[in-house]
Amino acid sequence: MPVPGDDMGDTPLTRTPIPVPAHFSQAEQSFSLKKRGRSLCYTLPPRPPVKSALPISRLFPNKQRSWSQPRPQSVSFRSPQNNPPASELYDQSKGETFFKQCFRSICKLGRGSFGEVYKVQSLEDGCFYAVKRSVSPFRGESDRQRKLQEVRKHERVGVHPNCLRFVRAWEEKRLLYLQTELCAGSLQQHSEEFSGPLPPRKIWNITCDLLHGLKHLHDRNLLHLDIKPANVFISFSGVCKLGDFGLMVELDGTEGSGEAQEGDPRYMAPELLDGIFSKAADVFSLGMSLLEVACNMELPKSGDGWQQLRQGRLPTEFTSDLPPDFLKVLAAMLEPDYRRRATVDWLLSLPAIRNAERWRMVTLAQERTLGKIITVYQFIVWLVSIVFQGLNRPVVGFLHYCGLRALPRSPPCSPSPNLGESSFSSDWDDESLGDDVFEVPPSPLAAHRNFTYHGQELIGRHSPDLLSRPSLGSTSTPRNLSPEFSMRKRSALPLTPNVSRISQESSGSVKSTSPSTSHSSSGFVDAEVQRSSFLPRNLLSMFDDATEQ
Ligand SMILES: Nc1ncnc2c1ncn2[C@@H]1O[C@H](COP(=O)(O)OP(=O)(O)OP(=O)(O)O)[C@@H](O)[C@H]1O
Ligand SMILES: [Mg+2]
Ligand SMILES: [Mg+2]
Repeated sequence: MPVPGDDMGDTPLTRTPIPVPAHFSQAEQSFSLKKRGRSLCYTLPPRPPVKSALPISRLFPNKQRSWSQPRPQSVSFRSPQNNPPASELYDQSKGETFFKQCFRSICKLGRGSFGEVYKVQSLEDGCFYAVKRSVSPFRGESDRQRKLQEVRKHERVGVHPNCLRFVRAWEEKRLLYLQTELCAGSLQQHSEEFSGPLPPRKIWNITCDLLHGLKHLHDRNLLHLDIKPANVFISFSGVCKLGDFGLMVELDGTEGSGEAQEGDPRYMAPELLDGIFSKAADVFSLGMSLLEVACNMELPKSGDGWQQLRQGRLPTEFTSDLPPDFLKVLAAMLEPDYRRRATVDWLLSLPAIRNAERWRMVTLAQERTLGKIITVYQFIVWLVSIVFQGLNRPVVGFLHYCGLRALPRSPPCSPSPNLGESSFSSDWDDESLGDDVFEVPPSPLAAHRNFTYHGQELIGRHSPDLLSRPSLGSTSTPRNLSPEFSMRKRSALPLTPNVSRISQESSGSVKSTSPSTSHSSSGFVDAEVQRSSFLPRNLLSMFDDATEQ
């Protein structure tokens, strides 16, 4: 892939500063306010599978399908034996699912087109994780194979501080479970919580982190193809990580880009429309994601606005406040011609990025120190509460003996001796869960109360950089390029008649996080959630599965 000139003033960047695009006013109809909690049916169907051979089920119709067995089976493409997932806690004779026996489900973290993601606590090691469970059971062998590919892709990614860490995967009762490290939330949630554009320092930090994550992928010939704020996760120490590798393509893999599927149209590189899949597409999507969070700007899904952003014309009403260095980086990432677009290596070599990285190191070191201090503080508070509780009984007994009124006792939800527990998570003990342990009402506070970062338990601490809020709205990749935009109320931006800032109006997702509104008999958020989970994702693949069965 050609590398742009070394000088930031060279060809790809000579268009900066970008002139005020008069035609943006004509594109007025193309922009709309961002709806905070996106509709749960805002999903993109997977592409039809490429059928190169007859499915096994047709060749051997009587062959028993191992995946339809009720027993759990670990899913790994490194060690492909179909063994039960390893856990000393799991007892096959009990009849309960592997998940129920080995995890405590705490709250729902989010939902995409593939799965619902839950915060869980492992009963084996006491640590907190995220578990993504597929929203619908396998419809057939080919559907299963498609879903299992996400595991293979996660395994290919390997370990990197700026990529979401994969722990393990298993299938049971025709559902796929993916266990990953737990993060505080997505960049989308963070940006929605933040009223306005994210400050430049944060934007530089995010840029550095994500460029390193992307370099890790690109060095391994992997294309993410679905980079967007909803697929960027922020750890509890404020590190940004690329996640959701469901659409990832291995350039040197057997499938190559033949199976490639474009992601969310708002972040999609223009050349993908011509079927050109390359690393440059990821750089473009990263640029779009940064533009969105840096300018608090709604990105169009289609229409004139969509086209203009892909012709290198950035709305100056939004970008005028950005630091000039960052604007240049952004313009290099959003270069319309993928052959002239900046590569990750080139971007990382820029003096502005290197300078930002130095700052990043400093802030990360500060974060780590602060984290340790807070851990020690939390431990001391916990110790003092234990000692106080221990002393409380004899003191109360003594006061009773003396005929005085008893001191008020600690409430039943006082801090648990378990370091990994919170008073909120303890409300959801195993007894409170139904047959399906995923069917728990979301606890909006639980995610804030305890977490694991790199195996270390910290209680009740927020990353100072992060205002996390578990969003139950879907963050799915949209289904298709909508031909028309819903015209919603425009934000009060007198100087920007054509492009909207992100609306601060509260979303439906906030409502849905309230246990009182979401606690249905099924345990899921509401009927809409249920309905949307059964939306036909891809008629062709359903047809394929139906004929297969
Ligand atoms: N490890 C995690 N820690 C915290 N939150 C998470 C984690 N994984 C997922 N989430 C939340 O769940 C949402 C959906 O997760 P994810 O993107 O992996 O699902 P998906 O079904 O593959 O989505 P898509 O429709 O983009 O393919 C995320 O946007 C995020 O809000
Ligand atoms: Mg996603
Ligand atoms: Mg996905």
